Amino acid sequence: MSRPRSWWGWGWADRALDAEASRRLAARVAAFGLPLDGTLARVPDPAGLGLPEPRLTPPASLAELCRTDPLTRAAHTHGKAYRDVVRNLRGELDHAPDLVAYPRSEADLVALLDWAVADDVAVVPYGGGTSVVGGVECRDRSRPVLSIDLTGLSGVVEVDEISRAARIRAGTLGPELEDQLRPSGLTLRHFPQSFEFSTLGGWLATRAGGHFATGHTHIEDLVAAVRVVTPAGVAGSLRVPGSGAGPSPDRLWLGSEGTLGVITEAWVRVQSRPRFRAAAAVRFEEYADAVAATRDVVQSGLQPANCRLLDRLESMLGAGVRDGSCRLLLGFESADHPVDSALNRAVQLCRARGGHPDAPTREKEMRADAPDAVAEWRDTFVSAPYLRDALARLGAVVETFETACTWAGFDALHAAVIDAVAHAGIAINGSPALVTCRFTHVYPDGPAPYFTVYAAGRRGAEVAIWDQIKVAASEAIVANGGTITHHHAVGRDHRPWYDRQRPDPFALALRATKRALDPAGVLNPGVLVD
Ligand SMILES: Cc1cc2nc3c(=O)[nH]c(=O)nc-3n(C[C@H](O)[C@H](O)[C@H](O)COP(=O)(O)OP(=O)(O)OC[C@H]3O[C@@H](n4cnc5c(N)ncnc54)[C@H](O)[C@@H]3O)c2cc1C
Repeated sequence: MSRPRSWWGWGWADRALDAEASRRLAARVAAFGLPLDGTLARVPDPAGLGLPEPRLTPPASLAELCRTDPLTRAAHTHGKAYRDVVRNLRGELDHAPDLVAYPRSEADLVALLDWAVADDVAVVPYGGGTSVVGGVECRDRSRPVLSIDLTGLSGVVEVDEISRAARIRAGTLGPELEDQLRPSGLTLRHFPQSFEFSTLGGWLATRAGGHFATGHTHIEDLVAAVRVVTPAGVAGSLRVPGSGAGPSPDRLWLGSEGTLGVITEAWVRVQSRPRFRAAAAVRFEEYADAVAATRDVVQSGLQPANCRLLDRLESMLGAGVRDGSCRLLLGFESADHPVDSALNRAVQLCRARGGHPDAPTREKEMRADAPDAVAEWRDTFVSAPYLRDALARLGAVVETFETACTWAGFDALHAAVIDAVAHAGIAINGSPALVTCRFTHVYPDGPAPYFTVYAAGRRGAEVAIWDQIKVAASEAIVANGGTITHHHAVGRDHRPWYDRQRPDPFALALRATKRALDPAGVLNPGVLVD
């Protein structure tokens, strides 16, 4: 029997925290000033929630691809953001798709799209469903909604070991993709935090960012050619290492979030699996020194795989640091050569800014149970979504948001965001929200700061509280020159700010493209462009 996924929260159903573990978690967060009453919200049974009747019957030729049972519809209603989890727990499934289809081939997909266009059915392409921006939740109820789950279109189809490329179907989940590349000694080396439950097609459609801090870590750096089914026809691009032939067709699909077509497969650039690794955590008393050291490292030409600066609170909550200092986690890796000298140089740069390194760890010592800040932080990273779900069940407000800005603009943006979130917390709850910051990615011209917010919730008002905090944070980001999203995508939730930041002539071009490729406007209405 296959291991069941959670329909309401993150990941595997059996990894959700039980009552005892949740009680311990509540006690732990209370120590940080987040009072919770210890009551764990019950997970409802979708069969008892009275989902709206499906408004759609598939043609006989497609019926065997389609499902309407409550559990399947419930699991495809929302993504995996905090507000999705809370609404699932409350049984708020008004936006459930009428039907969920599982195509097994590109021909199935073409037939499903033809039917949707002919019968005016909204289509939501669905990969792993890990969107945190409302990307898979069709809120427009003016017509029936068909969710197309692409996980049946999976697998590595072809590997070109000479050119180091692989042709992979869009519905392939991260672990399956890496498992199938492993016998060739190759890896895509794209590891978003959601890796276990997200798909290649979803990564491409959202321009996902992997967890490496620098170098080729974004999926758009790794893609060589894309194949897409649109209502106007099937598009496949030429696989070449580079081309100056006009604007890149692949760029049209990257970040299109299911609004222009459905990605069915892609050629991606793969590489040898790393063999050499070295890592260190560097302690800083002053955050400003740590920021300057991080900038020095990324502007030095070194390309650390990990260059994650945790502020004081993030160091305490995420990496078990008890002395009130900040931590810069540094890591280097290579398939070809030892990386100790690169690590040593990065540490030297940190020392020059007042940093104190813990003892560096070499590959064989980099186990999850190693008692250092790097390992402790990695553990927290993997289990964080399960902890978030438990806190949501306990009534807390816990969510993340992210941006990117220039180094010159970082101090002002950081101060404005922390201030806006703290004040929003006071205005709503009478107590400031806790907010932590880390850099997920760093570039020579600026960092990508990632914020986590913890606030006391009020049962029944958690989503409204989060939405107010999110508006305050987003306004502060945009007012200080940051992007509304560095890697979480636009979806439906970031539309108000995306529309303001997008140049008008570009919006015109995007609308015209949408009209040309999807004249009936069936693809993911409400996302990116109207
Ligand atoms: C705990 C957690 C951690 C996360 N960590 C990261 C991270 O480290 N980096 C990061 O970038 N993001 C992260 N995300 C966000 C999310 O995982 C990414 O956006 C991911 O790329 C979505 O992939 P998916 O397969 O789950 O797509 P889905 O959530 O199913 O879909 C996302 C969007 O893409 C569209 N889409 C999906 N498949 C296709 C397709 N084949 N063709 C056309 N459109 C399609 C959908 O319609 C939707 O608009 C995280 C989310 C969670 C919940």
